[in-house]
Amino acid sequence: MGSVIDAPKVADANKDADGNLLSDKKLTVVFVLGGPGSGKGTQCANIVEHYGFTHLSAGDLLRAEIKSGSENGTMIENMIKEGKIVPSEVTIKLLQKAMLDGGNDRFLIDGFPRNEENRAAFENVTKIEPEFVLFFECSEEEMERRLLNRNQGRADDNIETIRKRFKVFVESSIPVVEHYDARGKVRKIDAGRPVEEVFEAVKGIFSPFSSN
Ligand SMILES: Nc1ncnc2c1ncn2[C@@H]1O[C@H](COP(=O)(O)OP(=O)(O)O)[C@@H](O)[C@H]1O
Ligand SMILES: Nc1ccn([C@H]2C[C@H](O)[C@@H](COP(=O)(O)OP(=O)(O)O)O2)c(=O)n1
Ligand SMILES: [Mg+2]
Repeated sequence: MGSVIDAPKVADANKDADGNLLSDKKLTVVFVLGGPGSGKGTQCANIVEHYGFTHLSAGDLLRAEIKSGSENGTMIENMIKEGKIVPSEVTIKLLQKAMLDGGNDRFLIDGFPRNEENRAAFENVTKIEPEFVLFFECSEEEMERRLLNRNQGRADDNIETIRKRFKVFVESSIPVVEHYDARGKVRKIDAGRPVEEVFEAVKGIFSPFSSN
């Protein structure tokens, strides 16, 4: 019964102003994954500039939701401080809205899916399959150094929360990367190098998306 009642709601949430389903459009979605501090946001900004993608960071959307004073704000804030992953339903709603508002057909989804629940729920709700998964590989030592120097005033960039985020990454996010790897969809990058060198490797993967 539950699924019968919920189905129209899900479909509505997935429609744009003209009533088109997100999954009916020819969308190119790339998931950008990697540990905290591996350089996802930094490289996404470069990709946007060169390849015409719209960058959607799940973490940025959740932080904006806290600031907006939404009813979920306190729950999201507490989970982020603890390094935990927010329930998929909340994050997926924010991503769907941003995709429908985005007015583009190419999206980089950064920091999502971060666990199996994220992955399965996004697939079920949107029916979108990623083109590929860009995976930034970096040592914890280097990621820790970067996060402690990030200086963006984030409540989760302290050593205690960083350690918890690393644990969640290994236990919950790596299995998502393995899921896509088993399907030949992972493009792995050595992200421990300087920003420019990492972007050179990224370019090799994105060259099919060059507009000229
Ligand atoms: N290749 C790199 N080498 C050194 N520092 C980097 C590199 N890439 C990103 N950074 C810096 O590390 C911090 C984390 O990068 P960010 O892009 O926010 O990572 P993520 O989104 O994966 O957490 C930022 O301060 C950023 O300027
Ligand atoms: N899919 C996601 C993405 C982020 N979050 C929460 C939990 C994460 O620790 C924080 C921060 O994510 P964000 O991608 O901004 O962090 P990093 O860029 O990897 O340092 O947001 C989430 O709950 N679900
Ligand atoms: Mg980030």
